[in-house]
Amino acid sequence: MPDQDTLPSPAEVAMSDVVPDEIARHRETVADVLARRDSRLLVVVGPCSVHDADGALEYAHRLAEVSGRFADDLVVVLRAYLEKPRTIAGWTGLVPDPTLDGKGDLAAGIRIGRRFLVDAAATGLPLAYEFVDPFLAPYFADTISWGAIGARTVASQPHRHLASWLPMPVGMKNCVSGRLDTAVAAVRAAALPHVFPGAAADGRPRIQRSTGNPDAHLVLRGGPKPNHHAHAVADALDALTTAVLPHRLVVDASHGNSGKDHNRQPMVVADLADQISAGNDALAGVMIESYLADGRQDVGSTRPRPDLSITDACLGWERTVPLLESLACANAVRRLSAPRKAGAKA
Ligand SMILES: O=C[C@H](O)[C@H](O)COP(=O)(O)O
Ligand SMILES: C=C(OP(=O)(O)O)C(=O)O
Repeated sequence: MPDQDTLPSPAEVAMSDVVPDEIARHRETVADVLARRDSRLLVVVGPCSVHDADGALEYAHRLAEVSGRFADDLVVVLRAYLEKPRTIAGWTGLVPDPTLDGKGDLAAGIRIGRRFLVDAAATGLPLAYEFVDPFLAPYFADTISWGAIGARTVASQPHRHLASWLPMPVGMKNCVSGRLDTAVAAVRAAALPHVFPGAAADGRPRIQRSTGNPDAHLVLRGGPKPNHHAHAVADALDALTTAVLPHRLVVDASHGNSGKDHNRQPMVVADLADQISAGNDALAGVMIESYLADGRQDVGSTRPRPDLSITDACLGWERTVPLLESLACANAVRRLSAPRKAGAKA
């Protein structure tokens, strides 16, 4: 007799309405962009966290509509983050805490989260997800086209093992301290095969044997100092050269690169657009924290607004679209001025 704290197995919450072929196509596109076989720019954009599924779906529909305008230059991926890593403590995301009050109804969170991901995938957008708790990955991974291992978990062996098993490109973020070497080591570790404990679709514990993730890559998210400037990007490329890793980078305009001030994200994006239009082909992707309304709110006793972030402050929708435009223009300049590479797809 299951007690009230029993969780469903991944198979029990899986729904048939996610289209595996479409997700496989998205993953291949993302991998092609990262490997520069596709000359477009990856843009991972969306809320810091999803706290209201309807609000986030409204955002997803707007993004899906607008992303069509930039299809020659951008591969737009929706941040669909349902777990939050905390420096010390705080709300840990819609899946661990769907009622936003610390009750921790994970069983409901898993079902609500899964429903959200399936609905968001139905917009046609590829989805991005930070895998915070490796235990939860089998519930959601089949819907995800770009994964992240965050700044607070990038040193963790279970997360590196997970990344080596995940069937999508995974970005390794530099540490909160700004150190790059831990993330570079994580990229190398994720590329290798590993054997580690996991769970089968029916929830039974099993031995996972990964083959290694060929598309793991570095994400620059800044630290106490930003690392988006051209000289920091050059340092990161040197670190990749030393580690005999391909030159491919995603740069996060938020977090340490904006000092967690959403108003600074446009400045960071402008700097990245300059580097892209100047022809830096290693800059394969940009991340932006954006939501319907500009800013953030604290969660109090009243129900939070559905359109405003309850974690990091986000750029509002009206301020986001011009950033997508500027990145698309910058990429068009890079694309049209670069000699066409052998094996290129777009
Ligand atoms: O992206 C969101 C936050 O930056 C991350 O979850 C850490 O938040 P905290 O430092 O407020 O705990
Ligand atoms: C927590 C996040 O980022 P980081 O790991 O860079 O702090 C995030 O992208 O939501």
